[in-house]
Amino acid sequence: MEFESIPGVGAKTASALAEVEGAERALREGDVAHLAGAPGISQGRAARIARGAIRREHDDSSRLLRTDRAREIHRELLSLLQERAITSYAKRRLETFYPSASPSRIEEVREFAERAIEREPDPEAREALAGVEPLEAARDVRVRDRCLVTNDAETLAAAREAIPELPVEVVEDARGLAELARGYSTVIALDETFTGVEVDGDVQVRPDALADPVEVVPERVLSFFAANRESIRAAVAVHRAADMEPPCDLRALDDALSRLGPDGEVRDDEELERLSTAVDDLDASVHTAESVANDHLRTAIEERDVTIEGTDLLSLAERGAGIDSLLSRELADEYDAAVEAAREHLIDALALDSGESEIARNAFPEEPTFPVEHDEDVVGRLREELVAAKERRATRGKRELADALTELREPAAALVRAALELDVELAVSRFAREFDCTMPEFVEDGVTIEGGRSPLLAEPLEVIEPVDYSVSGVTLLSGVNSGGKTSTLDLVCAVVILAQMGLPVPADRVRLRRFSELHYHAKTQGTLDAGAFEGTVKEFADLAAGGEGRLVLVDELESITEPGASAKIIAGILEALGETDTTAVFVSHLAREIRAAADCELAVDGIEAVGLEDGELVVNRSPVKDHLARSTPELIVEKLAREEGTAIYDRLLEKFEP
Ligand SMILES: Nc1ncnc2c1ncn2[C@@H]1O[C@H](COP(=O)(O)OP(=O)(O)OP(=O)(O)O)[C@@H](O)[C@H]1O
Repeated sequence: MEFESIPGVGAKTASALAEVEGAERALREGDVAHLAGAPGISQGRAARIARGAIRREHDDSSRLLRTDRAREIHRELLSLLQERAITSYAKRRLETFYPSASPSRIEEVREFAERAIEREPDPEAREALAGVEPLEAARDVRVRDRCLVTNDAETLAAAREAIPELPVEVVEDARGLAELARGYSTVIALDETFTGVEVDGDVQVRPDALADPVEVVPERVLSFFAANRESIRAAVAVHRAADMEPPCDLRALDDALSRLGPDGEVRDDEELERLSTAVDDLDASVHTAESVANDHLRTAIEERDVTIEGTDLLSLAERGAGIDSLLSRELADEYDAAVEAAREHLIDALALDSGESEIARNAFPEEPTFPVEHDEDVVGRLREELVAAKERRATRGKRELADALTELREPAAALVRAALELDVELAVSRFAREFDCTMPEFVEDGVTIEGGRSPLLAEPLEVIEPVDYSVSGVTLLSGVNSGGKTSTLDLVCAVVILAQMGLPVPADRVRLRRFSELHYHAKTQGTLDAGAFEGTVKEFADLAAGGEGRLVLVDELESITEPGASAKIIAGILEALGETDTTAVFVSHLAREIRAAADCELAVDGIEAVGLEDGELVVNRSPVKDHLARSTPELIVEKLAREEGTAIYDRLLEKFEP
């Protein structure tokens, strides 16, 4: 893949990506965590690269979010989605969903989202997801009991490349081979020329060994599974809990993993355990066996009256020796019994098999001595035999397990990926369920929201009043203080962003056009100085100059300067925007004045107060179409006129009449 053709990817990033195995798959699947494995690439940068790859695929150069407030709302929505994901993989992956104007990109995510919202966020699956992490490469494996051997430079280089875990030695002849066979428990010769060379030890001539690394280093695949065991197990649990179709037989995978120890060793092999324990306990058991024999013999001697012939006594006295012949004559049976007890003890304690027992029996001499002493040479031979058998067994066990696991490597990777993807789906599903979302419909014009609940309001969900609002063309939105005007703009903005990300929206029903740009200007704090005012006017003049299919949301632009001038400027901007293909909502307390200053008919919607309750205004949060809402001061004067009945209030009230 040409990484540099991804928007935003230069030569340096492209070469970093080239170092990542499976970068193309990761780009295709939006696997941000995997891309962040490239040298010098942060998670945030990886998400931008993944978005760039998606844009390239859809030929999408759209840039929907055009203002700080629009970007801020996008970030808040993303956080709400991310809070509902368990794995950091899913949190990053959600960042690849961006608001777009590209129909094919939106459609692609919609297909994903439609699947996602069908997912039941099962608590058991969520719990299991906590243990799932993207798979790591195998830890560095170094094998020291085997080596590869060649006498050819080319094979040497190929061997180092194909099997870096093993030492590769160069030898010329049988003598060199024999030397290596003494140092390593297995020597694998890679050249045909070694065929028929007779040396002691385990020397295998296998010219095809490099083609079958699993056979030569089963540790490679075992180490991969050991490093990822917990994550794979958690992914198995996720599949079971969420009733997902697995890519392999989960029981076979479970079984194979249960035979693998945390350091890549084979577990639950009784024969291997027997041999390991025998090697570990050999010295101690030999000593105990010796004591068994000596205790036995001592007791026998203590219990016996021995008649010593004069010649024996003489020989004992003269040479200080000869006790052995005395023993053999007088206590031969007891000695045999004592040595037999020692042999039995050794064989039993180490659970030796018949071949090993035969060696073990020779560890105690037939010739009577007291005290009984073991033969160190024989014990040494027994140790060698046990160690060799243990290594053979361990290698065989590793090969068998590695064979079973090699076939499961791809399915296990797919299993983990599917579990992580499920987390992405569950985050979307939870968001959709908690905010009662639906999939929006795309239409030709405007935005129509029925029963919209802004996810950005701080209020608990149950007290949020559903809002209906429909806009097409250019509209002013009037209303009482704290009636919910800003919240309505936020709702429209959030709905448009989610819809154009391809995601479900928090409303009973939404129809909207696919906007090309979203401009949301938040309320300015206080009057602007001359420079800032000039900048703002220019910005709006540019906006009015053109562009197809934009959505413009503006909150109380009047605060930029004094009310009289503001009304004139807003009226002019609205007139100009009305002549373009723009959908716009301008929230303003000066709707009446703006309308008066405009040369054309301007639509005005209003958030109405429906009454006063305990001194608080009760409002209908859904703007009423073509209705200039009365302002809070007007409502208060009206209340005073009603309650006080004084002429002055009637006079004030008259001033509010159009
Ligand atoms: N749909 C709603 N459901 C419940 N509470 C709402 C809703 N909309 C707004 N509110 C509440 O009303 C408060 C004021 O809303 P908002 O700031 O949108 O009003 P406003 O009309 O823009 O006010 P102002 O004229 O002072 O700028 C919000 O902080 C929220 O507590």
